[in-house]
Amino acid sequence: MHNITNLASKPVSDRPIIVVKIGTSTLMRDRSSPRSTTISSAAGEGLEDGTVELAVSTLGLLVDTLLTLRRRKYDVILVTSGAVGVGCRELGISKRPNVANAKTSEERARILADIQAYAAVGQSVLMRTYDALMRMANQKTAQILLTSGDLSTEYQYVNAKNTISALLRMGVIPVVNENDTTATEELKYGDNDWLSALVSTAVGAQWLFLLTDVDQLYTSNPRVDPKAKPIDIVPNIESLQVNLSSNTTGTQWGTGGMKTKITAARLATAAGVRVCLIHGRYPSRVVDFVGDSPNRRGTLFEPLGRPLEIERKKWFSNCLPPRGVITISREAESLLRAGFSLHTSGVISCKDRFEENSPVSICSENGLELARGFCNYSSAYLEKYGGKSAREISKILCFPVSDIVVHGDNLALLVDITSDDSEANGFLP
Ligand SMILES: N[C@@H](CCC(=O)OP(=O)(O)O)C(=O)O
Repeated sequence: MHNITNLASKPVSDRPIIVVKIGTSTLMRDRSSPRSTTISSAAGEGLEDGTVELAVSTLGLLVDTLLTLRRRKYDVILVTSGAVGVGCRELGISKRPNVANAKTSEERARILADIQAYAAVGQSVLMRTYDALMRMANQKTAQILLTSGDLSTEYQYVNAKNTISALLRMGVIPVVNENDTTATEELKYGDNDWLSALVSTAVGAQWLFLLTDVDQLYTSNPRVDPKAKPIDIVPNIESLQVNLSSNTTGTQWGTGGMKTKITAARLATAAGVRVCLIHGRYPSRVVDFVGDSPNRRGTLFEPLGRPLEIERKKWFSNCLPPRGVITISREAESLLRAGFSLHTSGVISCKDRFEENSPVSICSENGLELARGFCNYSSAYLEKYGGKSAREISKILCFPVSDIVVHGDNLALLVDITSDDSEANGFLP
């Protein structure tokens, strides 16, 4: 069981924490291009003749920046993508395969396994590179591989947080990536921007820097719209107005894009983290922001300081699209309204297939959406054991089980808890 309240609780370190996230398109570059540019949507072609490689100079500048921050008494965490891209390069794969192109479930499973294998190869190369660069300055690193599910399950969340906390205490720089071997969904919809926001909120970071391939956020895509205007500060992300229609999908080798950065910024600012978008080729701009230099270049998203309960609702409704719907009994509904958890005995049915730890929508018998939360069990489990008590399920399975389906701490009520007429839907836009 996980505890979203904890996501914004006290930091893991006495020193301010800075999280820096670098994506594939920044850490790889096309050597054949005259300016040795970092790869763009078209530049994956370079892999065919072996000209796409790790942008070692960018990585060197990045590591140098992290070391400067450490010297200035900040703790730093690096969230890095690139395992799949680097793995493809290592194995001479010219184009990142895409599960969305699979025609059958067998083909999909094979492509997914291939991508996961490329990631396994690439991850060790990435880690060796970071380690080698940091070693030159006697800086120790540690590899942390997480899935977003790991941060949504309380005991794993606490373990991850404690491990990161211990590493920071030891002066080590944690280098975080998705655990691509198990993060099937992440590889499918892959998004380290979101993971970096989760890590930032989990550790109570002061800053999250998202390194990207443009200088800052613009009102629309500056590559196609000459009227695009740069945005320096976003005081309230809720009222941000940008046209992302031509910049949503990321590059061939990365998976993000501006849209996922804004979603990450929304999540992190909601938990009180200052988020900055800067150009990945100039990592030292991180130091400019932290030192409040007048020459700083990038976009700053100011943190929002609203009550956590509202933020949790916003987070669930904006950032975590439900994977399925659970319909619950009248009794379970009353318990939920009184602040209790949802138990298996209160589950009537579920719609859509979802895995354990998925965000779900919880509805009353008459179809009113009551709450959203993280579900501890898969839809298959709930179809089998919904309506049964812990004792009944334990008897069938022959071992003791927890009957908590959605823990009260991990649930945001979307209805007015004082009214019990199920009329008002308090769903936040
Ligand atoms: N875990 C994947 C990262 C997926 C991802 O979010 O990539 P990117 O859009 O480059 O930040 C990898 O290391 O390739």
